[in-house]
Amino acid sequence: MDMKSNKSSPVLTDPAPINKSRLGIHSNLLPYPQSGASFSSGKHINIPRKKPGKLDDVRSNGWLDAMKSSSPPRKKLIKDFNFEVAADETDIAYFSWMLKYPSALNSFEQITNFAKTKKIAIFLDYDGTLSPIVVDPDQATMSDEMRSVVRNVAKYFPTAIISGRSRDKVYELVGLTELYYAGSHGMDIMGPINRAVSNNQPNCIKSIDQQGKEVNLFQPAREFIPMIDEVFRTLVENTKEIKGAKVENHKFCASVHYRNVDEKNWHTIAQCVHDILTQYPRLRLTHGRKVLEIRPVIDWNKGRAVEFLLESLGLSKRDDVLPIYIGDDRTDEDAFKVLRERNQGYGILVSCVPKETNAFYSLRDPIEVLQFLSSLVRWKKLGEERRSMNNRRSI
Ligand SMILES: O=P(O)(O)OC[C@H]1O[C@H](O[C@H]2O[C@H](CO)[C@@H](O)[C@H](O)[C@H]2O)[C@H](O)[C@@H](O)[C@@H]1O
Repeated sequence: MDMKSNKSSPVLTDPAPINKSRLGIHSNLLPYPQSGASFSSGKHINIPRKKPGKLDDVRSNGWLDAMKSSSPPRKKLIKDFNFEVAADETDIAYFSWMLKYPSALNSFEQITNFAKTKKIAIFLDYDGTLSPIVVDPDQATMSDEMRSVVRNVAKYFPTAIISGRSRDKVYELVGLTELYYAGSHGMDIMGPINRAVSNNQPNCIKSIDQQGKEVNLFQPAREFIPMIDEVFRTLVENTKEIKGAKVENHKFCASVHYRNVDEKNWHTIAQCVHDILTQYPRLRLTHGRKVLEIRPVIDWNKGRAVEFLLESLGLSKRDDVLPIYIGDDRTDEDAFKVLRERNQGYGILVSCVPKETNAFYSLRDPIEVLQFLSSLVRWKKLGEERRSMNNRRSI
């Protein structure tokens, strides 16, 4: 297998041999990884060409189970004075889970103590992190309060949004010029100009952003644009009779939403996606929150995007850098994993239910994300004020 990665194209050019997994099907078609807490290895292999599948395939391969388990509903918590009282066993499970993944708010002092002498870089997912999950993806707006906090975060720390949405769409939703944006799960990055990076990456070109500023544009799956477009159009056509189904074209990946589809029709959605994957062996499936996502089989994900941005920012070879990545989805696990493997920084999982994760800390929901980011800004501002007061005193 010719796997070109990192310094050249991350595209896997040669189909890998069939992986005889536990269920007798290729791992790319499995909704979950087959071991441990790691949801994605980051290295993805091609799938063999097969005849279009039967309905049984999506049932026996666990697709429907995975679809059912994605995006659990928010739990109700009883508020008693300022304490959240466990309402049932699920709450108890959540509180014991928090022993392993402590709240980033409760651990704030510990985080900032460690960060004192470090340069923090912030990476944020969009849906479910900066904006609450809503039924219509087009209505997933960000509150003005959140926008203002993210703007302030970017004043003090290099900040990037890494989203599954297209880069243009997430920029339109966030609307802040002071950030870096990576769309399509990191397959479309607009980052700072860094000649060492662009010289090393054939898919990295010089471009101009919305403000006319020179930037680096990195699109490792560029060659897949026509394929994704074709797949998008086929999926729109094949799902048009399924009430509530919604297909999005993110340029380098396509999403099929089933949140608003009657559960009895989920197998039809799964079958449509399954058929596409059998017709396009260079594409693979990932699961998001009530969404099936089809993306190129390339060695690239949100974790690689974090590494790329750190390098572009000139922060990758420094050991005084503290990257913080906040995200809620399975695709964010790739980024949490990278931070764990680098033994650098913290992944923070946004979840109100216990989940196996590679993150270090947790936050319940976007409200807590806002509180955490605000605290970070306050802490940094205070530190700078103290420093400048001390400097004035010593003159
Ligand atoms: O990486 P992200 O920024 O978290 O994007 C992941 C997906 O987010 C969107 O879908 C999710 O949020 C919607 C709005 O709350 C919700 O309706 C949907 O059920 C969720 O899956 C977006 O529409 C997807 O294309 C992104 O891949």
